[in-house]
Amino acid sequence: MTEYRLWGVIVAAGTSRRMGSVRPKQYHAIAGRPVLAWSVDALLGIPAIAGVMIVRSADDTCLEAVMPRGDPRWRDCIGGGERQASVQAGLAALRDWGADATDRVLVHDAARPAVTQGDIRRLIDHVGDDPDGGLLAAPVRDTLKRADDEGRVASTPSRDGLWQAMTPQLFPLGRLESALAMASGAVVTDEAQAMERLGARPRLVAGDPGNIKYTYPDDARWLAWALDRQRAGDEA
Ligand SMILES: Nc1ccn([C@@H]2O[C@H](COP(=O)(O)OP(=O)(O)OP(=O)(O)O)[C@@H](O)[C@H]2O)c(=O)n1
Ligand SMILES: C[C@](O)(CO)[C@H](O)COP(=O)(O)O
Repeated sequence: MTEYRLWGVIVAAGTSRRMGSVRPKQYHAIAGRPVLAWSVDALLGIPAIAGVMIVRSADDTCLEAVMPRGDPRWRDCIGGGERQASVQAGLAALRDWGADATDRVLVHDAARPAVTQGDIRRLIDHVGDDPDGGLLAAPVRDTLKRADDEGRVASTPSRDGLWQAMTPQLFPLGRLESALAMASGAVVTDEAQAMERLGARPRLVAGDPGNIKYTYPDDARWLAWALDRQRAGDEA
């Protein structure tokens, strides 16, 4: 097994447009704690992680109150207008902190508070050494329908081989920097997509389908249940 250092980037600089809330969703309380606090705990709970960079918006005044006091394993930086720019800002700040191109980085959405430690460890075990990296994902379970302009079924695409991408996503830091730099100008919605454009074939690691993203208000109900369950020590 190759030796490498492992870092985390948590992107938390979004504007919560789809949530429609004034307060950014990463600071909404779910199961008694801010969404960001759950996500931070998930990464800092992995002892192998050297440090976690929290990417926040320039007008964020809430971060300090949420983060663990006196913990030397986190820092923060300012993000960009698109998620991929925020990831790039996080990687640049990790470099300033001492990270190397050969180090590995786990990129995680602040908005995915219910990721389990077991899934993060499984991702590290499966792709930590892989130059193409990989991501947590869940195979599509349901029958899929493509809609036409009138909201009627146009077709039933095959679900075979289709997965839903989640985070964390784990890549060699230098390759991810290059991939995101080459993708600038194009819209890539996750790190794996940027890596694919470089010709990489990131590995899909099956994760708990409960690792949903807090995107719409009604996601909170499921997340509260999942996080209460984790707190009770009943992690999948
Ligand atoms: N410019 C951006 C956009 C998104 N994110 C982060 O990327 C994660 C996933 O993005 P998403 O759920 O789309 O969050 P928002 O951009 O806040 O939501 P919306 O797209 O509805 O505005 C979130 O943790 C969000 O804070 C970010 O750091 N910087
Ligand atoms: C990175 C991501 O969470 C993977 O599912 C996702 O792509 C973020 O952006 P989206 O616009 O909500 O798909």
